[in-house]
Amino acid sequence: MQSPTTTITAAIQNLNLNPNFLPKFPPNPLRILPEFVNHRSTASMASTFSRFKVNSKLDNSSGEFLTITEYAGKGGANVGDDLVVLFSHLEYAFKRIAALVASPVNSSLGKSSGGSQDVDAGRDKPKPLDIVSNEIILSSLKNSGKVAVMASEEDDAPVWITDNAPFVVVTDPLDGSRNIDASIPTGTIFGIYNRLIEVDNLPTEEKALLNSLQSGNRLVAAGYVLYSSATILCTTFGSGAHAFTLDHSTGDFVLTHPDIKIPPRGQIYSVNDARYFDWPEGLRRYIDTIRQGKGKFPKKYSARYICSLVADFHRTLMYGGVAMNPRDHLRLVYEANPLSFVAEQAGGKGSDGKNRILSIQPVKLHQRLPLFLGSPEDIDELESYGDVQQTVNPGYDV
Ligand SMILES: O=P(O)(O)OC[C@H]1O[C@](O)(COP(=O)(O)O)[C@@H](O)[C@@H]1O
Repeated sequence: MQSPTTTITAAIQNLNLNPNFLPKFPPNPLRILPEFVNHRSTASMASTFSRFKVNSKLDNSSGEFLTITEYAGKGGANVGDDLVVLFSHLEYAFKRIAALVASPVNSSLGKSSGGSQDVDAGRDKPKPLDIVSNEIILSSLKNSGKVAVMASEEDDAPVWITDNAPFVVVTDPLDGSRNIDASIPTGTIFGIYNRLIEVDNLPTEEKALLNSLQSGNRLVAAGYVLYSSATILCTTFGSGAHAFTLDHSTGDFVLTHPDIKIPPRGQIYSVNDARYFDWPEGLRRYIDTIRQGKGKFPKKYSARYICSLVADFHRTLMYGGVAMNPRDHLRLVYEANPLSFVAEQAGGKGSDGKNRILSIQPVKLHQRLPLFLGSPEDIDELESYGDVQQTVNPGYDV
């Protein structure tokens, strides 16, 4: 008799071969009709964001901004009613998390502090923010009625929500929370797949797992929310990457960075380089080379590392370069796949140092791997050093 693991592996391989599993989501033409453009935004916002490249079809030079619902809806990218409804519920969750991480009441509830706050408080003990964020997202997905299963970095197994709902959501509800006590930026990462109707007849546990283990090249939409000086929702529906900024005066996410293009080459590398002596030879040579301005781009690179994946990735998307974590620490399903989809849609790349992230078939829900995201020329150069994955991973205290 086959073991459950063999069955799952066989099922995954089978999914790969079956063309019916390809996303049924059509490519989205970016058609924004004038009547859907609203008039609530101010000239000052327009000038704040004027340095970002604006796609002519989404030109906001008149100071008019689209909300994400208007952008995704029938007059805009027309991503389909189901996805628009799902996004409106996700948006609500993101606003709640944004308020939570900025709240003075909760500011000391980082990932590690939940247990030490009040040992005697028992069931009333305040929960760490990543757990609360997980609950907020789950509740929004349930309320949307559009999600069959949610797989979260915070849960051991995927949660089956509704039979026959169209989508599967994978998420890291609050990444970077280990630093939140110091008010360092944090982020939510999410990916959306179509439900695999082909596995509907399997037992719940099994179909929940198979739906969650879809490879990144089947993503229908993905994105992240950066909770920082501004709250920014950057997303792709498979036709470019676009960022929306939370306007606190109206509660809307408005389109501020349409059609983001990562610079083909940056001058910044982002890595925890205290780990230098645990790195393989290739990675050391690469970093030594670009630091000295001796790489293919003859300029000395600068280092930036926040140690909060969404913040490090967002900066890389804006300015170019490479954001990396060379040890097998970040998760394929919740972090690497969604961010690689955004990176590619912005003209960048996502790699594990050898392979394109989106082509890797996940075999375990919480599978970890090295992750390199960034400008295409920087990622190509890095990969050319061959030996860039850190295999010594002793587990670090901070
Ligand atoms: O300790 P390292 O290797 O620098 O890892 C830092 C990375 O870990 C993270 O904090 C995520 O780790 P967790 O999933 O354990 O919270 C990222 O935000 C950050 O980029």
